[in-house]
Amino acid sequence: MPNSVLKGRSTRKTHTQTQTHKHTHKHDSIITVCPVMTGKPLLSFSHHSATSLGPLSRLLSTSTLFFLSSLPHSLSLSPSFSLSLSLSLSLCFSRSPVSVKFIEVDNREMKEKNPWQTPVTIIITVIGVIAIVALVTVAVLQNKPLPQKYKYGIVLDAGSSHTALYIYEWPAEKDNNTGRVEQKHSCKVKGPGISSYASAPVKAGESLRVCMEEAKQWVPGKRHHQTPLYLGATAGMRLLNMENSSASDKVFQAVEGALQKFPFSYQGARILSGQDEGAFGWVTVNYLDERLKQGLETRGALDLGGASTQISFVSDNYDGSESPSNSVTFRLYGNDYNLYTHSFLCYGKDQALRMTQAHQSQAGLATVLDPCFHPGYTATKNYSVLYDSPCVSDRKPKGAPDTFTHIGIGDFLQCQAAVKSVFNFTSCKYSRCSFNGVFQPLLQGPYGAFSAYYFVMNFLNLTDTSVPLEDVKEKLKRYCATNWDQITQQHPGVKLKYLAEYCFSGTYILTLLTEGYNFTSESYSDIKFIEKIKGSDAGWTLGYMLNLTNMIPAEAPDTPPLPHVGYVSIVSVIAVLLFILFIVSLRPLWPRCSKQPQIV
Ligand SMILES: Nc1ccn([C@@H]2O[C@H](COP(=O)(O)OP(=O)(O)OP(=O)(O)O)[C@@H](O)[C@H]2O)c(=O)n1
Repeated sequence: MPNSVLKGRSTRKTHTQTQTHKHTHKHDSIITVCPVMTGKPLLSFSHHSATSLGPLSRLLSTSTLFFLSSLPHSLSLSPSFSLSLSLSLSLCFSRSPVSVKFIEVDNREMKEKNPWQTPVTIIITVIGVIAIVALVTVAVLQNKPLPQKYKYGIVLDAGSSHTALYIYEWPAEKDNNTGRVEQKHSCKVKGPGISSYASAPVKAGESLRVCMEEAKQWVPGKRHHQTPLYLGATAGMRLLNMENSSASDKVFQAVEGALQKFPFSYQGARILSGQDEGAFGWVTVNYLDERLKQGLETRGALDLGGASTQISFVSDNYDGSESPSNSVTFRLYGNDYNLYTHSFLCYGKDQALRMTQAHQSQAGLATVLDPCFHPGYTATKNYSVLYDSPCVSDRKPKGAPDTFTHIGIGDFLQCQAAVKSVFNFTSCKYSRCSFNGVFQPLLQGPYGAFSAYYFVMNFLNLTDTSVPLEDVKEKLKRYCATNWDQITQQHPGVKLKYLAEYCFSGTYILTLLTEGYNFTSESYSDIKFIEKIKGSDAGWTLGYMLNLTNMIPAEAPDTPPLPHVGYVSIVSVIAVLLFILFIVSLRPLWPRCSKQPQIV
């Protein structure tokens, strides 16, 4: 019927079935499923110009479209569905969903009978729709979060083996800087740690320049002056300070001079105590894990550096009364923590290697056979270099030649015995000790092991602590027995110094954990070797900055009753419900869409 028009009759259907009217008129076509006094949902597909509708219909159509488009993203409907819904509403509230022609023909007659187009109804409709649209608009716009701005902090970790720069960022608009702090960037300084520049201190300052220039690029220019810059030096500088305090002062002066040339807010350089290093490492791990904020059981921190190693954990049977020097107390987010922490100077991986080799070379011979180095490994080394550290300087054999030939034999069990010799288990004046007469409470809870613990175990493919300890030892035994040529061929990209030492390092780590700290085959699986947590490096630097900037409150901060998204969603849902309620309340005024179509 290409030219026919379907026309509705005003007879009302008494049953509740939904009527479908189909209309084809030149270019206009409408297929509308309109609820006939049933309250069933509207569904329509229409190709119809809104201008061809009545004034109320146009108003409803426009208002509905505006209302739907003002919904937040999470609630928004597709544009086509919104258009359809709005046109359907308008059509149903007009006197006929059928055709323009039909509307025009029927208009006069319906106007007299239908109270729908009375001025009062129109005003109520307009006010209702405007109120709902206003409610949602206010919810979305007025409570809209401001564009995110950040604050920054820079910490330089001046370690014994190298220096690293970390840039942290956190949301600027949070009160008292309580927003979550994340690592934005890190930069590894080229060359050795600053303590190695004792004979040329100026170079210590110069070595930091490249990373500091990088920091200038990473921190937005307008934030430079308010960005705090800290330098913390650890065991390398502790040792230099013990050995030669004026040399350590000169290194610090050079470093300070270099750092003050940059536009950041320089907050000073200092040597961290071993206790600080351990405690701030623990804070970092538990802050990044969000265990502090949520008041959850904390994770112990195991940190292995080049010159010192730290163990820090909370234990139920440690209240600080036994060996108070190992106790650090914190009140964070409303919770009290009594932390056990100890730093073993000289038990970082590089100094422990020196101590082990010092033990092996006590005879002062020209050849030293080393079970901790691979078979086939051979190198000429200098006695004075080996003994040039306060950790071993008093043990230098008298009458030894200048150099010795260092020969690897790759025997894990012998290596383990040599490593054990650097620990003293003979005396303990406390209820229990780790080693060297140092008190240690019973181990408790999960542990995160980072820095060299991770570098070494990751290289050796031994980070999975669910693997039984005996199997780990067996793998390491095979690795140590592998010929040096084969090792270098298998790992062409790895620095030879690191590569040569991984057999020793793995053996040292297992010995330190099991013999030193008393981890058993069972509790070994409580350890997790970690490099980063949620993108931030595990280490003392973040905890240090959080402490100095007071970014962890002692008391739990008040939180708003609802986050922004929750607030907008609730208001939007209420608005939609009001809208539905409003439409339903106008039920007596609903037009009857059940006219029988007639062919004209
Ligand atoms: N891929 C890597 C990188 C580093 N290392 C070793 O890891 C140790 C460095 O650990 P780190 O935490 O950086 O120590 P420092 O800060 O330099 O030392 P400390 O804290 O004792 O001052 C060094 O022994 C280095 O040889 C490694 O074995 N493999």
